[in-house]
Amino acid sequence: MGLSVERATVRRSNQNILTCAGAEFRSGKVTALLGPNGAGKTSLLRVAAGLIAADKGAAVLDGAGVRAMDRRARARAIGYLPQSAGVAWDVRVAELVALGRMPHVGAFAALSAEDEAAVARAIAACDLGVLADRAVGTLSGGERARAMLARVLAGEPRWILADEPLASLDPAHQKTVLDLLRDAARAGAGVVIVLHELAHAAFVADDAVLMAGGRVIAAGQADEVLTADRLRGVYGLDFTVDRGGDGRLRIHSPF
Ligand SMILES: Nc1ncnc2c1ncn2[C@@H]1O[C@H](COP(=O)(O)OP(=O)(O)OP(=O)(O)O)[C@@H](O)[C@H]1O
Repeated sequence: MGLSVERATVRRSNQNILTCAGAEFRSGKVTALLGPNGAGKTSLLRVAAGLIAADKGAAVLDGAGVRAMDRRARARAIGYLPQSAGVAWDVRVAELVALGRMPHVGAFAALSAEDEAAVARAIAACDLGVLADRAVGTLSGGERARAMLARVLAGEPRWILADEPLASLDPAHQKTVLDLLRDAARAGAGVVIVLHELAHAAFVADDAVLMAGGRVIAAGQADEVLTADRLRGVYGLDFTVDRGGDGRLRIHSPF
């Protein structure tokens, strides 16, 4: 049970951009999806979310093919936060966040008190209270990123797949977002986050999937996957990997 990508290959422009022998994500855990630019992280995440079909293999959720799921059931189960998400239409922040409840209520139906409460919780969690009435088009990049995350959180999905959710956030909001995602996992959700900053991965991740060249190089518990040797092999840089006084994994950049 859980979410996995099984023997998946994705081909584009006549070459394999993803060759995934297998990746399993655990409910109640945060998995960091790591690797250099072009490693295949977004491709793997999009296959896992059912947004693209693998040419071979498939994503499987609780024993069933993700692509075969009813679209609304899939949207209730899996919340996907795309990389640098744009919003093509101009709605207020509160309306954008409320769209995250649509898989629960259906188009044109009114939100229930429970739906409204979930929207309010997501707005508060993402520190958007004072921005709730603003048009999304007037937000800064970081504010918009928080609004997009709030939309996903409002749907209370069992799985949250987030592609670089920290991009354009200031350090305080980066920490807020990592805390929120970890809280979601502690509440039972499976959380998969594409990250570039290894210190962030060490801070938040229970598990890690390290990719390079369209393949999974290593997967498992973060402290077992993210060794200095492996990071040197993948990034060509000497990261310092140690444990803080609290015993938690820490990774320091060499520059
Ligand atoms: N439609 C396409 N046609 C050709 N190549 C593609 C296509 N889509 C993706 N690729 C290539 O596949 C590779 C993996 O892309 P992907 O977006 O999954 O990488 P990533 O690890 O998320 O990268 P980044 O960290 O830069 O966001 C890249 O080299 C990309 O250029």
